Amino acid sequence: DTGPEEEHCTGRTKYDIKENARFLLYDVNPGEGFNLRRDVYMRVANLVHHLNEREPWVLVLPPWVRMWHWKSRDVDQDRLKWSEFFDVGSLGKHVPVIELGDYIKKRAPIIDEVYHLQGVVDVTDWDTIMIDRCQRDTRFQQDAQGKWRHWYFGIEEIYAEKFNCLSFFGQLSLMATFLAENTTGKLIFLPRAENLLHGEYGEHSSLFWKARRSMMYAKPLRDAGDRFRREHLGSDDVTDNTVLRDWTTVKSQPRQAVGGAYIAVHLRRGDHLHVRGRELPSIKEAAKHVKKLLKKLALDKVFVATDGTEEEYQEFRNYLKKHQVHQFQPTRQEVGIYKDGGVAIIDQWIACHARYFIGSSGSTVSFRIREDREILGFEQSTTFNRFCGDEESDCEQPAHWTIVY
Ligand SMILES: C[C@@H]1O[C@H](OP(=O)(O)OP(=O)(O)OC[C@H]2O[C@@H](n3cnc4c(=O)[nH]c(N)nc43)[C@H](O)[C@@H]2O)[C@@H](O)[C@H](O)[C@@H]1O
Repeated sequence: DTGPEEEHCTGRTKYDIKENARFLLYDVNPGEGFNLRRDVYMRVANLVHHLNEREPWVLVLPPWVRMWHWKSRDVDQDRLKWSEFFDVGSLGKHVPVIELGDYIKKRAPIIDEVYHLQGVVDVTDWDTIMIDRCQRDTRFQQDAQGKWRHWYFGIEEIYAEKFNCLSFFGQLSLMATFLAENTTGKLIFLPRAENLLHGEYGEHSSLFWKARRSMMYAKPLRDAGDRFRREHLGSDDVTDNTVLRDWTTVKSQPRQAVGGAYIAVHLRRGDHLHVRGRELPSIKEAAKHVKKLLKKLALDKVFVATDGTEEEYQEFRNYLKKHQVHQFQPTRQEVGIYKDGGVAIIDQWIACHARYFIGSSGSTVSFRIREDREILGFEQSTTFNRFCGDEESDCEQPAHWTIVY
């Protein structure tokens, strides 16, 4: 039962969606940003992996709706497909996936069962899963015909037949058992999927890293990043020893990546300054630190990934006048093509190829860059670094999330 819906996957990566397959759609708390959502994807993908140990299930990719951080008002960023940002064929090599838009082109836009996930009140209740009273307003409403209406990513024809709140605190395998044994619908929807946790050994398991490695960025974004590396930073994969092999065949990776002759910094500003201000440096202190690093590493180039303002970037450059400071600055036309989400990925892609990376405390943008560097095979001392706040006395450096194959 493969149809035109799967055509965006190349022949090499095309997977079958079995006739009897069931489908799992999910959503995340609306306030969460792009890179936290990527983490939730990994949890859901591994839930689908567990489900497939019993019967065929397919993960339905929820469209990307405009996020608060996507500030380009002149660009249409509503209901974007995953293929804008990721190589969907590669995702499909870990678990079968289909974009929601493609799903409803062929099948009825009916969700059979909704399980609105919520945490448990008593956090000592590990291994809890039960249909429960809803703890808060879920914004699901039943109409006169008994259909459950909701925003559903802005796709009006979708409705659900059944709705429940589900309290959950436990392993992914517990959720898989529940779905396999207590549900029968063709399409199941799990809103608030951030309530799922990573599986058995969490971030330290090969399953986590399989899901992570399958999240290859879309080729046009990688190409744009590679072009910038070549043209502005003199960096290419052969010289830098960062040639990426097909992740499905890689069983280990010696830490031999050299990286381009530049330091990459991720300077998270904007709303993070309010939430984690104490742990973020002033621009001046960040620049002072980078100056020291450049000297220590005998480098001259800096690549800056940031959501900061143009003023903040110029201030940073001014402190580093004697050095080459670069930023990926897309034209309006390029923003239209890549979207704000794609521009952030291009920044991440350039940053993860640097000889040395230093990120911002607590930002999932920095986390994802570090994971990419683990995948590329960098020495951990060049990766697990962060800026300290100017007044921070105990500036703990990021824990090493070591890749597992
Ligand atoms: C304060 C909290 O921060 C959490 O953000 P955090 O983990 O950094 O990471 P994200 O969840 O991805 O949200 C931050 C967003 O800001 C933009 N952004 C941040 N850094 C860069 C950069 O270097 N380059 C570009 N081009 N864009 C950047 C980008 O759109 C990114 O998805 C959020 O998930 C929470 O919702 C909350 O806002």
